[in-house]
Amino acid sequence: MSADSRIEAITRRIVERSKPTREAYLDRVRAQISKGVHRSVLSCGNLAHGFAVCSPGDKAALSGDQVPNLGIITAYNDMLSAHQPFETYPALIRKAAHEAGGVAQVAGGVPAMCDGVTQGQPGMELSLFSRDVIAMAAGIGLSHNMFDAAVFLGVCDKIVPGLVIAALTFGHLPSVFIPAGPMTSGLPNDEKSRIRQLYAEGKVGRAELLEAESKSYHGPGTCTFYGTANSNQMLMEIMGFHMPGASFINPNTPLRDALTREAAKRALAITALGNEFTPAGEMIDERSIVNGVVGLHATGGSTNHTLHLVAMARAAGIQLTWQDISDLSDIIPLLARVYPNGLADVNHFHAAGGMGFLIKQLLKAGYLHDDVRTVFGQGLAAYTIDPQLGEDGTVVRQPAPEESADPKVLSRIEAPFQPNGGLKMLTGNLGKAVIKISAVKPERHVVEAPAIVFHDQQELQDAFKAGKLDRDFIAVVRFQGPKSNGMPELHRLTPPLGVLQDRGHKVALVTDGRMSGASGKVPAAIHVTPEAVDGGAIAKIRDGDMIRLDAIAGTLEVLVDAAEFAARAPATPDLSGNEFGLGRELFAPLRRVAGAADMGASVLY
Ligand SMILES: O=C(O)[C@H](O)[C@@H](O)[C@H](O)[C@H](O)COP(=O)(O)O
Ligand code: SF4
Repeated sequence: MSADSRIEAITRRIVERSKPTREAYLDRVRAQISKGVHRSVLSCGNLAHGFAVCSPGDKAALSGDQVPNLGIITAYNDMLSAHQPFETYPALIRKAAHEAGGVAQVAGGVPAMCDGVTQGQPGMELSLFSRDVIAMAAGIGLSHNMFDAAVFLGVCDKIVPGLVIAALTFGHLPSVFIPAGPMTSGLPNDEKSRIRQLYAEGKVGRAELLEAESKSYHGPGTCTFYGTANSNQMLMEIMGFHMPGASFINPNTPLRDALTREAAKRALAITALGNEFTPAGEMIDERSIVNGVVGLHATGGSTNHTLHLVAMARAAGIQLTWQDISDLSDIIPLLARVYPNGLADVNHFHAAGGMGFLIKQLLKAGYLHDDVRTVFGQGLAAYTIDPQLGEDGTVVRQPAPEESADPKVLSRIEAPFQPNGGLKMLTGNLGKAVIKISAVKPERHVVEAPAIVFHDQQELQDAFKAGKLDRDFIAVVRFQGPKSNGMPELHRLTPPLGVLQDRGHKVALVTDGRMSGASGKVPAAIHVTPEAVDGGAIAKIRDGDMIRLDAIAGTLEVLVDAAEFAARAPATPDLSGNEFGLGRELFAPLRRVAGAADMGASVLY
């Protein structure tokens, strides 16, 4: 079934725009493919080093060019609950590879930051750049050039986008992403947020807050809200980098391990040595990217993907814009209510029918390109399934249900929660911005109020504690862009702004920084571009200026006489506090070369 004509039109315009860069990219991929199996270009010395620690059997296998070798890139560490399960994956993958007649080696590790640990801390100023550092680190592993395919072990915010950039940079290789799955459900996310607001008001102490947080984040697996990490899982499935049904199976379960074994074997089956060669650079095309954006809107996914999807697409020579993302938002209905877009968590989403049901509904409406390549084969219809553990310990795929098991969490295409998607672009005399409307009540989609300007999120929190914010206002938190301080998430502003909003005040946030994918209820125009330090108009706003944020019309305006505003000198705050401490001094070169938010805020392109 062909896609809806509007989806086709947007895809075609991306293809046209990308032609020069996409064709140059594909030429490079095909030139690399034409060199044949990669170990054959290595010297004996190279090879001897590369398999020095292997068993005699593996050495024999790798000294030729008939046995496929799988490169594992792992983001394991104990800091991310979502990545801790990866500790045991290399052994599982090596065993599966041997069972399939292949070999597997850990090609390299990549760093992974937990945005939950660094949220509101100086470390968050390294977070966005860590995406591109992860891409480079994965490139170091794969540059050993010993491999016929790669598997990537990563889940969270910047890690999957960084790994996708690497996979597409090594687009001559087939690549399969292997997730570890969500944490089992703990304290509901809305209850956690309620206690946070009570703490922000001084109504509960640290002990009660820590107890609530620890009951919410209680074990291995991805945090269960629908933030950037779980948006990543949705994207890897709908773009065809995951095996069907892999995204939301809990860690340390037999089905999880079966999916991991299966992914390793599938990666070995789609190398150039077999007859289903599926290089990532050819598998991912403009249709795959559009399918990713469609999935993001249909599920109310993370605003961070207005940065990451642009950067990931760019790695394959594909030029995705905020206008594309915004135009798709006008077409794609919201079909999932998962926190912060609702009360459910990703375990409930999966139990209601999960990715298989979602993809089935979107294909039925023509909102997805079915004619795409995936690691599983040809066509996205193969992903309209429900994964089960077979009696022999392998994965069995049943057809996805026709009806949602919980229509309050996952709805049919005929009865969406909202007629359009989660993410809108705003334009106006402050430049461009992005807003996530799927988690904001309709009556708050338009906010007009006087500005109060802050140069640091702590200033706003201090003003709140001092009782200075009990009124209608739009918080302008600026000098938070990539070149200023690495574009941190300002998610710690959600509790105080949420308290003020619950007290009946009209509040909103305007910032050249980011919010968490878990942020939601307060209207926030984020990623304002150009950023303050780059000549952005946001640097000229003064306390008391009237600002109008209109997510319906798609506008963000400061309501000041144009000539008067143009004549203003931009603010020039002292940013030296962001230059040192907790590694920030190491990232000064990246701040200097960081690209604009609407180009993915990358240091690579
Ligand atoms: O984009 C995201 O999804 C966030 O970065 C998320 O990964 C981060 O961990 C949040 O900070 C979690 O929410 P809390 O900070 O509210 O626990
Ligand atoms: S979802 Fe966020 S908080 Fe949870 S493990 Fe991943 S990065 Fe850390």
